[in-house]
This record gives sequence, C-alpha cells and structure tokens, in this order.
Amino acid sequence: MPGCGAAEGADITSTGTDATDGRPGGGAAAGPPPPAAAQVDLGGLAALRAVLRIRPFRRLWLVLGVASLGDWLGLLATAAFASAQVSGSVQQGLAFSSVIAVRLLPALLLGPAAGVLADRWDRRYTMVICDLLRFVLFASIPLGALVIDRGTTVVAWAAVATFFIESVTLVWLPAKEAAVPNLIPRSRLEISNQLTLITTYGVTPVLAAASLSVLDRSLRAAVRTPPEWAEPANLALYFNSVSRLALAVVVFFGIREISGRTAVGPDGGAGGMVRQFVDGWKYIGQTRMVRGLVLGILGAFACGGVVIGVAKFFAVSLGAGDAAFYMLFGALFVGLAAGIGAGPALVRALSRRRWFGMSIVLAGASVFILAVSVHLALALAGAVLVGTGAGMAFLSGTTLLGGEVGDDVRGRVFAFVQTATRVVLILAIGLSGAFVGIGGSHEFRLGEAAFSVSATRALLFVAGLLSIFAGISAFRQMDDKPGVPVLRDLWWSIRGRPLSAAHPVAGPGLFVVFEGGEGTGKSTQLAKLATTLIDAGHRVAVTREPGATPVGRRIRELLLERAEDAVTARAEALLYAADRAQHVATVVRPALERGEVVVSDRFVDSSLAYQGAGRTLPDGDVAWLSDWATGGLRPDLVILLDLDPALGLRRAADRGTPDRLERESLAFHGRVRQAFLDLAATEPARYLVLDAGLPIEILADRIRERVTELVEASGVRLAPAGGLR
Ligand SMILES: Nc1ncnc2c1ncn2[C@@H]1O[C@H](COP(=O)(O)OP(=O)(O)OP(=O)(O)O)[C@@H](O)[C@H]1O
Ligand SMILES: Cc1cn([C@H]2C[C@H](O)[C@@H](COP(=O)(O)O)O2)c(=O)[nH]c1=O
Repeated sequence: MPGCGAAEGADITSTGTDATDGRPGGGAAAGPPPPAAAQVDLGGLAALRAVLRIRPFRRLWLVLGVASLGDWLGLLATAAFASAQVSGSVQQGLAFSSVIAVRLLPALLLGPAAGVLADRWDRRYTMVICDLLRFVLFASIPLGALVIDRGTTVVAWAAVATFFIESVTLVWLPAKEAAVPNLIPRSRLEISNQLTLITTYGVTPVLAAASLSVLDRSLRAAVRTPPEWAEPANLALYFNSVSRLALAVVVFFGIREISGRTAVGPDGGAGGMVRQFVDGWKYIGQTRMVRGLVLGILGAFACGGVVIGVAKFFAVSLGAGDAAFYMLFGALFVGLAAGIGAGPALVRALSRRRWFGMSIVLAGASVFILAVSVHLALALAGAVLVGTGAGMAFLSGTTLLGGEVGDDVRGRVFAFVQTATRVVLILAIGLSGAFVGIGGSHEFRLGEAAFSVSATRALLFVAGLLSIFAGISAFRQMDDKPGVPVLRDLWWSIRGRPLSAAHPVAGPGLFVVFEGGEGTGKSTQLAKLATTLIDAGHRVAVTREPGATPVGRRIRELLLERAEDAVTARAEALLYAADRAQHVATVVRPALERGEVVVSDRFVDSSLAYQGAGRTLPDGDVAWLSDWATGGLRPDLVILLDLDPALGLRRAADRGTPDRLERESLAFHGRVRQAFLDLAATEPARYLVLDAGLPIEILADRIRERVTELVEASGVRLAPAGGLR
C-alpha cells in the first residue's frame, strides 16, 4: 500500500534480521556507518541464507534474475534481429552497431533527469509503469516485423523502440537501485549485492547466449526454415517482453515495501524538479564520501574503457590474434567473478571505503602488467588481476552507494553514476581505439639496443596510471581511518582483526611520551620537561603507564610488586593493555581534549618492546592489542632515552629493590633496547632518540628544544596557563 513504511510491511522471516534497518528514508543517511565488521558478521553461506530469507528481497532477486536474462537475450537479439533485416556485411554491421549506439544515447540525453524522477516519484509505481512500457516496447519490435514489409523500416522501428526502452530503463534503474537498500538490513547489503551482481553479470549473460544458441540449433534441426515469428531472435524478444510484465506484476502485488517514500517537498512543480536536480549535483560535489566514490568509479571506467578499446590491437601485439582476444576477455571475467565472489571473504572486516580505493589501485597496477606483457600467459594473469580489482571495486562501490547515501538523494546519485560511467566508457573506448589506430608502433634505439614502443602499450600504461591516481584520490576522500597504516590494516583485516580507526582527538592537545629501558632517566627528564612547559604557561598533564588510574594502580601492583606471583606472558600483555585502555579513556584523551600537553612515562612502545621483543610474543598481536586498547591513539612525539641495559639496570638498582621486570636477564633487556631502537627507525620524524648516558642537563636542553618546536608548530592549539596535574 503506497505511503506505508517498509518496516511496517516488510515480510522478514529471519529472526536475526534487523527490520528497522530496512525503513525507507532511514538507515543510510540517518546514522553513522556501521562498523565494517558488521558487514561480515556471518559466514558466507549463512549470510547468503539469511539474505534469501528476507522475502521481499528474495522475490525481487528472482524476478530481476529472470528480467536480467530477458535483457541480455534482448540485447543480443535486438542487435541480431536488426542485422537480419538487411543484407550485405556492411549494412549488417551498420545495423548491428546502430542498435547498440541507440541503446547508449538516451543515457547522455536523459540520464541526469532520470535520477530526479526516481527520487521524486513513488519508486514502486515508477518501476511498475516503466516495466509495463518496456513490456509493450519489447514486444513491438518482433510484432512490427510481422506487419511491416520493408527491412529498413523494421530496423528503424527497432532503433526507435530501443531508444524508448533505454529511456524508460534510465528512470527504472535508479528507482530500483535506490529501493533495494531499503529492503535489506545494511549489514546484509553486501551479500545481496554479491548475489545480484553475480546473477546479472555472471549467470544470466552466459545463460542468454547459451539458450539463444541452443534455441537456434534445435529450431533449425526441427524445422529447416522456422516461421518468422518463431525465429530465435523474435522468441528472445518476446521472452524479454514477458519477463518485464512479470516483474511489473511481482513488484506491484508482491513487493509493496518498495513504496512509502516521497522526497518531494512542498514545491512539487517544475521549479522543484530543477532545484532537486541542482541539489543532487551539489550533494555529489560536496559530500567527501560520494565525491571519492564517483571519482574512483569514473577513473576505473576510464581505465576499463581504454583496456577494451585497445584489446584487439593488444591481442595482435601478443601474436596470438583473435583467440588471444577472447581469452583475455574470458580472463577478465574470471577475475571479475573472483573479485565479486571471493573478495569479501578475503578482506573480511576491512573498511569498505578503504577496500574500494585499494581495489581500484589493484586494477590499475594490474594494467601495468598488461602493458609490459610480451607473453600471453603473463597477459592473462594481468587480465585476471584487472578483473579482480574491478570486481571488488564494483561490489564495494555498489554497497557504499546503497548503504551510505541517503535515501532521499540516492536515486539522483545512482543516475549520475550510471550516466557518467556510460559517457566516460564510450569516450575512453572511442578515443583509445582511434589513438592506437593513429599511433602505431615506434622503434627507439639506446646505443646498440633497439626496442619498440607501441601506442597500445603506451595507452595501457596511461590507463594504469589514471586508475591508480583515481584509486588513491578516492581513498583519500573517503578514508574512514585516517592515520591508520594502510598495509598493516589490510594485513590485519585479512587475518580477521582490522586495526581500529584512530578516534580523532576532539581537542587540540599535544601528546609526548618518554620511552626507554630501565633506569634510562625517563622520570628525571619528564619532571624537568613538565616544569619547563608550566613555566612557559602551558597546562600540563603528567602521567605514566602502568598505574596512572585507580584501576591501573591495582594492575601495576599485580604486574610489578607481587614478584612471587607467576604471570604468564599473555596475561602480562593483557594486563598492560587493560591498564592502557583505562589510562587513555580516563586520563589521556580528556586532557588532550582540554588542550593540555600530556607527558607520559611509557606508552604503546613499551608493550612492543617488553612483551613483543622481551617476552617474544608475536609483534603483530601485541600491536593489535594496544591499538584496540587505545582506539588508535598515537603520540605526537616519542622521546627515546637509549642506554646500555647493564648501566640502566645498575642505576635502577641504586634506587631500591628491583621489580619483577627489572629482575629479567640482561639478554631480555638487550632485546627490549633493540626493539625500541627499531621502532624509532621506522618513523624517525615522530621520534627523538637520545643517548641517555649524556649528562642530565644536556639531555633536558635537547628535549626542551624539540618540544618547544612542536608546541610552536601546533600554534594556538594549546590551553594556556595552569598547573602540574
Ligand atoms: N643522564 C643521567 N646520568 C646519570 N644518572 C642519571 C641520568 N638520568 C637519570 N639518572 C639517575 O638514574 C636513576 C634512574 O633514573 P630515572 O628514575 O629517571 O629512570 P627511569 O628511566 O624513570 O627508570 P625506570 O624506568 O626504571 O623507572 C636515578 O637515580 C637518576 O638520578
Ligand atoms: C607500559 C609498560 C611497562 N612495562 C614494564 C617496563 C617496566 O619494567 C615496568 C614499568 O616500570 P616503571 O618503573 O614505571 O618504568 O613495566 C611493560 O613491560 N610493558 C608495558 O606496556
């Protein structure tokens, strides 16, 4: 019933399904994006079953599958049908390509306006009316041939009907794309997109080509010349027509949940339409995530267009002719299927925004492999990787569009993307084909060596660069984990434990940490620095790990003071992490948010050095644990006081009875020292490494200089005046 919400009408049988996620107008825009982990909360098959248990989605998917089969049949059949109406290879070729061209033309003319209609009208009625129109138009093509005598008129009508069909599709598609995310909880959007993409681009085109060929053979075997109405191309068009009727009926009677949203404001007239159109463009231009998404998609399509445009020439350059061409295309599709089918299982909980950018970079980098391939085997491997990157980008991009773009503007964004991709694709295919034709191949000499560079390979190289650039730009625009190392995040995500997003510190403070082995002078220098900063008028929070909070003090006692208790290495790592979590949440972050300079005696590096190198626990595990405990918080500066452990331990012993860790072997403390130095070497800009054997005052001067620089660079961020806390 129009006007009712999907949640009300949703027929969701899975008890685990969050029906509120499917509410029209809600979900995507209403709240922050769900944690990436939520998208992979079920195993592959279980997730698939859960999605298929959502009845409105299942109905839509089934009927869309049939309609997609009809569309592929229709595409192949309309083109074949047009060729069959004329004789002579030139005319047939012209008829074939003009039908294909006519299918692309409406997007250029009407695409952007279609999105406004999808966001304006009731999406269910839009889909139903569009499908009824397509039912009539598809049927009119073969029926026209029965009543019209002249072949050219039949072709002309086929072209006109195709033009109208495409125009109607332009309105239907954004309405459908914008409606689907409202039927499915966001956590299941990805798996439903996987299913839909595989059905639309994997199963149905193959099924369409196979069924047309089987139909053709069996018909000709049964009756040598079948009547005109029973020609396979005609039958395919009838099938396409009927599949559209079926879709209209199912959507109208069976998926009422698609209705129930009206984005039209009080100004519902033509002026309102123009405003909505302009608002849609503004939204795309001003929303970082959408801007990144569009940039990435267009870059990827430009790259794909170039690859398609040069594919024939490239196959020739491999010396394997047409066979190589078809094999490369096959390889590309194998990669696409692998990317869409296996991508989510591979990257697991990786942020989808990051995954999108990375996939485009993968596709671009793989185009380089094509550019330098002189052997078919390498080229095939490159094509599989290009496809894999493209497939993963396609899936993550579609999921982000559905899940993170507000319902009220989703139709316009989809319409923009569908139009822009077509334009870019056609331009890239056309221009690259022309460029390669003109460019040919050139021979260069470098001393004795001669080598030739073909326009095909040069263009592939440019396409790869373009795609990498688009991927990186998209990544930067959309990154939801700024500051979190990309490759480490990817690696840990593949292992099932993505790094946490670095929660931005709301406030403007500075975080300085002292690190080093035992007795290196951290407490001594920390006190001096605090005094200097306070004298300079800054508010300073002096703190330490472990033991800066009431909970932390009890943990410290367990860890260091009860030497008789045997604490295992893992328990020790967890206790330090627990102390850190409490410390960051209740002391460090609040002080940073108040704009103070937080100076801490030890932080994450101590865990990496003592538990990682000292206790030989896996570095990655310790790093991940600390990252989780701190929510990704990193110091602005780490001051590492480096000293021979034998000397440091002597200094510490002079201070009093050694604690549990100070009693560890010299070899243990040697490993700890080396680990600190290694950490500093990986990020020299963030570390100040000092020889802790120098006199106290000299060290204090060096530290003051460096921290003053940092404070000055941070400008007015710091809170003035205050005292040692
Ligand atoms: N540069 C230095 N030269 C000589 N002695 C120093 C120097 N810095 C500190 N000391 C002395 O070394 C001892 C340990 O110093 P401090 O407590 O500051 O080290 P720490 O690194 O905080 O030790 P721990 O990590 O074991 O707590 C103190 O007695 C201190 O006076
Ligand atoms: C934070 C942290 C500390 N440790 C060790 C290092 C020292 O032996 C003690 C702390 O004593 P201090 O006198 O306060 O320096 O704990 C560690 O092993 N792991 C850590 O994460």
